This record gives sequence, structure tokens and C-alpha cells, in this order.
Amino acid sequence: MADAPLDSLAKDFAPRAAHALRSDGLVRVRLAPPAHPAPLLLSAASFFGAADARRLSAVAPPARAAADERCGYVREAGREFFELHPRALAPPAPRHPAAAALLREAAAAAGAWGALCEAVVEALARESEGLADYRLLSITSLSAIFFTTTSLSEASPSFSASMLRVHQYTADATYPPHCDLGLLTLAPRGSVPGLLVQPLPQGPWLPVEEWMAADEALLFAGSTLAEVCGIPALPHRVARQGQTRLSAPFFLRASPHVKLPRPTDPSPSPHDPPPPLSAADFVARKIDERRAMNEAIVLPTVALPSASVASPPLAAGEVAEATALGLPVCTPCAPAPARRRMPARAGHLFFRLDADGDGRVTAAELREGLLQEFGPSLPTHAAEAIGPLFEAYSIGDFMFAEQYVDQRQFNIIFAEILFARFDSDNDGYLNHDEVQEALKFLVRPPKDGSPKPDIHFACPPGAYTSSGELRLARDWFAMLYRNME
Ligand SMILES: O=C(O)CCC(=O)C(=O)O
Ligand SMILES: [Fe+2]
Repeated sequence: MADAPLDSLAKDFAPRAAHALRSDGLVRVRLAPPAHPAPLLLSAASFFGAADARRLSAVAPPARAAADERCGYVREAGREFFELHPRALAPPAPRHPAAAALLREAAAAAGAWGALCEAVVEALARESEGLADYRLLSITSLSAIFFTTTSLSEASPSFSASMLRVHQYTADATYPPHCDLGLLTLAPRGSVPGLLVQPLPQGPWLPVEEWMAADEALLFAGSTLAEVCGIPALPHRVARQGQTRLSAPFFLRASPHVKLPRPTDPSPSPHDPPPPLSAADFVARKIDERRAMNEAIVLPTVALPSASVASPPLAAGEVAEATALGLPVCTPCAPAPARRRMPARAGHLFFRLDADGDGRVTAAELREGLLQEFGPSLPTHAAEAIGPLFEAYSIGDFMFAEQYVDQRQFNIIFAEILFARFDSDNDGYLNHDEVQEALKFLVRPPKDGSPKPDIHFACPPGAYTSSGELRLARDWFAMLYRNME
């Protein structure tokens, strides 16, 4: 770690970086313009500071499962990030200026950092049998086809799943030990030091960013590179910083469709070698291994985006949606996605309103759907809450002209309206009968035509008045709601 950083502009940068990777497992790099990280981190600070920029930049619901192609904003427990797959998507200009600026800087950084990483892979390939076919594994000339108008993933054999992620960690966030899954990671120093690395197996964790200058990055191997040429993937983690931290690692990834060359060491059964794995299969296998390892990890709960409506959101405390958790580049704690906890009745309504199945329900659809679902018995105060709730929770993405709610936000709003429907005096509390009726609303009537049976529910002692009357507030009702089938 004592070595001075390599200058990214130096003529022999790539061979020297390749050599250092082989000998030390990591390299410090001085990022000269145009690769300097400052413009990206500055625009990231503006983006994360602007609630509207984040709200209008969600990864589009239809793209959420497309882990190799997505572009947009994702919220996780403890951190949020803007993700860009520079070779995959051609997003139209974002509607918010801070998002547009971030996308521009992210694209520029991904171009510059991708080129550096590819040069290093190329240098490694010259000396490594496993990487002789490196052109299939990583891709040259990122910029040539940057932001073309179609998705390249299926169309082009040269598609690489490389990506840039710009993170913002909350003050208390930690990120558990892991190795990245791709070929190389280039991690510019974060806005405050937080990254720890473990270059030697079982060795000490080094607070490497404390020794780095603002224009430096760390370059290290991921599991795919380890698989094809034996340079060990670097274990790393992010420690609690006590303050907000921005970071912007670039992950050079192999094309998902190429077959990984087998490592040179003999397979256990030379006559019957295992079939070659594609890069995507390899990554998927690694993710499964991590899932199994981390099954016991319980994610902390997070608050949802703050609402402009006066009352606390009914779903506060819900674990962040698992959109980011199954992602292949770095999934240190990727448990199986949390159960969505959406009562069937709300789910059916969502799917009915989302007629085209794109995961988006617009303001007009939401209003009409809820008015129909609750019928004429919906009190005025509840009907009037629909608009402000949509305002508070709706999101947008680069591919869709209107704001909308996805299934998660729809669930929150449905619960709010259900509460309001039975809160007949609109005082923010339900009595026992009102809770009973609200929960019964969610269940189907029995087939034999008999009345819906009572639902048993438990409430905290503090929810009862001194005379024993139940006065249930929204937060506890939200829990009851989310536990309904
Ligand atoms: O944010 C950082 O500094 C590192 C994050 C990381 O390790 C990852 O996302 O894989
Ligand atoms: Fe990582």
C-alpha cells in the first residue's frame, strides 16, 4: 500500500497497473482530467440533495429486473445510488436538471474509467492464457456506441454489462465484506474515507481511502477476473462513517453471453471437463453462493421517501424494496427479496389498473381505481387525500412522460385510503370496530354467502384509552394491513 499512485495519463500506465495487480492485488491510480472524479461527485451531491431529481429518476419498473442494463435511481437499506450501464440504455434527457447533469457526468466518467480498465485488461491479456480472448470478455471503444437508440444487450455480441454506480451512504450505513463480481473495479476515493480493503487472506482491514488524495482511485480485481486469470478478487467493505458519504465505483464487467475460458489448472476429471460457463452464469452462481452465505443477515429497516402529507406514512418501517439487492456486480448481502406484504385485494387492484403491465399506475388511473374500489361510501376527506398522496409518493423515470406510482407506493396509498375510509371522524385514529371493518374489507366474502368472519388482531397496550377503548394510530394499523393475506 505504500506505493505511490500510478498516473492514469502515463504511457506505460496499463502494463504497470497490470503488473501491480498481479503482485499486490490492488493499485492506486491518480485520475488526471478527463478522468478526474470531482465533477461526478459534485453533480452527485446536487442530485442526492434534490428530492425531486431522485423521485423523477427511478429505474423504470419494467427495467428493474434487467440487472445488466438498468439506468436510474435505486434506494436500498442504508444507501441509495444512481446506476448507469453505459453500453445498454439510451435514456432520453432526464426531466430534472440535477439528474441530467449527473447522467452527463456519469456517462463521461464511465467512458474514461472504462477505457482505463479495458487497457489494463488488455495488458493482463498479453500475459495470460486465460484472457487471450479478452476482447470477448471486456469491450473496447465504449464511447463509439454510447447512447445509441436501442438496447444493445441482445443485439450485439459486444455488449458488456459494465456499470457505474454513484452511491450516497447514510451516516450509519455499513456495507459488509464482499468481492465484486466483474473483471475490475475502479473506485475513486469517496467524499469521505470509508472503504476498507483486505489485501492478504485473513490479514488486517486497511482504511485505504484515508491515505488517498481526492484525485485517486483504487483499482482491483473482481471474481470474474480471478476465475479467468487467477488474480485474487479483493475483499472490501464500507465502514460506518458517521456522516453522509458519496462514492462512485466503476465496474468493468464481461459480456454476459460469452463463455468464460477455463482456468489453466487441471479440472478434477481431465477426461470429462465441466462445460464452460457464460459470464452471466458465473455471476449468477456467485450471487447464489452469497445469498446462501448471507441468509442470516437481517436488513435494517428504512424510512420511505418523506411525504408532504401531514400524517406519517403508513408503510414507514417497511424494508426497502429489494430492487437493488439481486444485482450482480456487488451483492454482499443479497437475501431473497423481502415479501412484498401487499394484501391480495390491493394487489388485484394494482394489476387491474396497470393494464399494460409496465408496473406504472398514473394519477388518473389511481384516482379512478380507488374511487371504484371503495365506492360511494368513501368519505370526502378520504377521496380528497388521493391527490396529495399521489403527489407525495409518485415517482418518475427517464422512459415515461408522466409521474406514476409503482406497486410499492400503490400499496402505501391503498393502506392510507383504507385507513381514511374507516376513520369516520377523520381524527387519525380507528376504534376497535373500525379496525375490524377495515381489515375485513381486505378479505373475500365466504363462498357460502355467510358474513365475513371477524379478524383477530393484537394492538399495543398504549393504543387503549384509560377506559379501555381502542384508539389505533396509522403506524400500527399499517402493520396489521401488511400482514393481511
Ligand atoms: O461505495 C464504495 O466505496 C464501495 C461500494 C462497493 O463495494 C460496492 O458497491 O461493491
Ligand atoms: Fe464492492
